[in-house]
Amino acid sequence: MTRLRVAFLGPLASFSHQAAADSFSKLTADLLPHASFADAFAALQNKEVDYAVIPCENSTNGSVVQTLDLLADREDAYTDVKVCGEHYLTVHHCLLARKGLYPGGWAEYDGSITKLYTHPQAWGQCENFLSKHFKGVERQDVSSTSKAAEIVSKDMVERGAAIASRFAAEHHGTDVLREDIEDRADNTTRFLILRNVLSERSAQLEFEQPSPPTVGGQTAQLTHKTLITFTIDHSSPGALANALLIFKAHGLNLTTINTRPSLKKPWQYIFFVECGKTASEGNGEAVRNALHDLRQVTETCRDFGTWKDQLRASNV
Ligand SMILES: O=C(O)C(=O)C[C@]1(C(=O)O)C=C[C@@H](O)C=C1
Repeated sequence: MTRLRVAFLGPLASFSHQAAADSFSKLTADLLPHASFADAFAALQNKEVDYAVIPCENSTNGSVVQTLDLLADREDAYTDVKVCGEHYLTVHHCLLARKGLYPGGWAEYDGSITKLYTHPQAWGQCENFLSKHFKGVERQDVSSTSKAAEIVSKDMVERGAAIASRFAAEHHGTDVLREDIEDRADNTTRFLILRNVLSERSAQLEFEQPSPPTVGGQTAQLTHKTLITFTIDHSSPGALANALLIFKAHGLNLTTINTRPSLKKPWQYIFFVECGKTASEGNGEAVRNALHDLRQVTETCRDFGTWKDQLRASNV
């Protein structure tokens, strides 16, 4: 049987690795670490992989802007990339230090850490802990939380610490100084599962998301989500309102709206709109019709795909 190839942000033991492992079975897929989200997007566009699992937002810290910038695709570099699924991962962060550096653990920690390492998304998820215990300590952005764990595991010179998972501590052989340092116990990151729509392999090996669970004999209502990006004529009054009304007209419930700079002119934006509709109500047709109408009132408009809503499904 052909094995699926799935890209994620490495090195091994990142949160993206966990999300990829949760979404694809080890028996049927090879999970392949990539050094950046951009590398994973490029591998997908070039059909070196069949899927990529990429974080897009966090319940505490908001959008992953690096991912939005890749989806903005200002240079048309990822024209064949679409969303085909999503995965919600509860994210618990730990403070990691080199093995043996603090034998007394957190209870005897003497305040001597001089540098902290993590992925930019993680700082904002642990702000309460960091401002209480590490005020003024230098923060170094690195490419992933597992990269941060790898760095402190090897660093013999500095008194550095990483913010990463317990899984990363075990994988990279560091001590865990403190667990659950995230501001909120419900800290969750949503990952998008992306595929190349022209890849014959991923068309043959269609990725299937779990359907809603049955609770008390009742199946949760299945909702489909769709991501559409568009730009508008900013000088035309009502242009944005007209675009958003189209979703309402087709019974598509707006669930999130994000923007990123268009980089064509200052203060002009690319809009990212996600909308949902219960699957039984002819979602496909509603999306097709909405896209048709949107193209009449927008400058550019791109359909990024439709997939099964995993949030509503798990919240029955
Ligand atoms: O650095 C990692 O471990 C990642 O997989 C990236 C990432 C993100 O960009 O959101 C994933 C989950 C957490 O929110 C923190 C970091």
